[in-house]
Amino acid sequence: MNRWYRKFAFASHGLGHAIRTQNSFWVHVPVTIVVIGLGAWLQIESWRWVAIILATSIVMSAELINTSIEEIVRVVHPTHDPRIGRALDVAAAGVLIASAGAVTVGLIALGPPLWNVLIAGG
Ligand SMILES: Nc1ncnc2c1ncn2[C@@H]1O[C@H](COP(=O)(O)OP(=O)(O)OP(=O)(O)O)[C@@H](O)[C@H]1O
Repeated sequence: MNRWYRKFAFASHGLGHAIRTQNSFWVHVPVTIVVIGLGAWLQIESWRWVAIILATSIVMSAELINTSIEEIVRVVHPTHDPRIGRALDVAAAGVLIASAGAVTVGLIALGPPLWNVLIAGG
C-alpha cells in the first residue's frame, strides 16, 4: 500500500512540475475544462464522454512524455546536436498528432449536440 502511495506521489509531483513549467499545459488544461463543462451542459451520451476522455488523456500523456524527453536531454546532452534535435522534433510531432486527433474527436463528439442546442433550438 505504501509502495503504491509512493508511486502515486511521484507521478503527482511529475504532473505538477509539468503543469507549472510547460506552457503547452496552459493551453491543454483550460481547453480540457471548457470541453468537460460543455459536455456536462449538453448532457452528452456516454460514448461521447468516452471519446473525449480518451482523446484528452492521449494528448496529456504525449505532452508528459515529450516533457520528460526534453528534461532528460537538458541534463544528458545540453549542447546542440542535430540528432538530438531530430529526436525532440519526433517527440513534438507525437504531441501534434495527438492534439490534431483530439480536436477532430472534440468536433465529432460535441459538434452535433452543440448544433442542436444553439442552431436547431434543442
Ligand atoms: N540539444 C539540442 N540539439 C539540437 N536541437 C535542439 C536541442 N534542444 C532543442 N532543440 C531543438 O529545439 C526544439 C525545441 O526544443 P525545446 O526542448 O526547447 O522544446 P520547447 O517545446 O521549445 O520547450 P518547452 O516545452 O520547454 O517550451 C526541438 O524540437 C529541437 O528542434
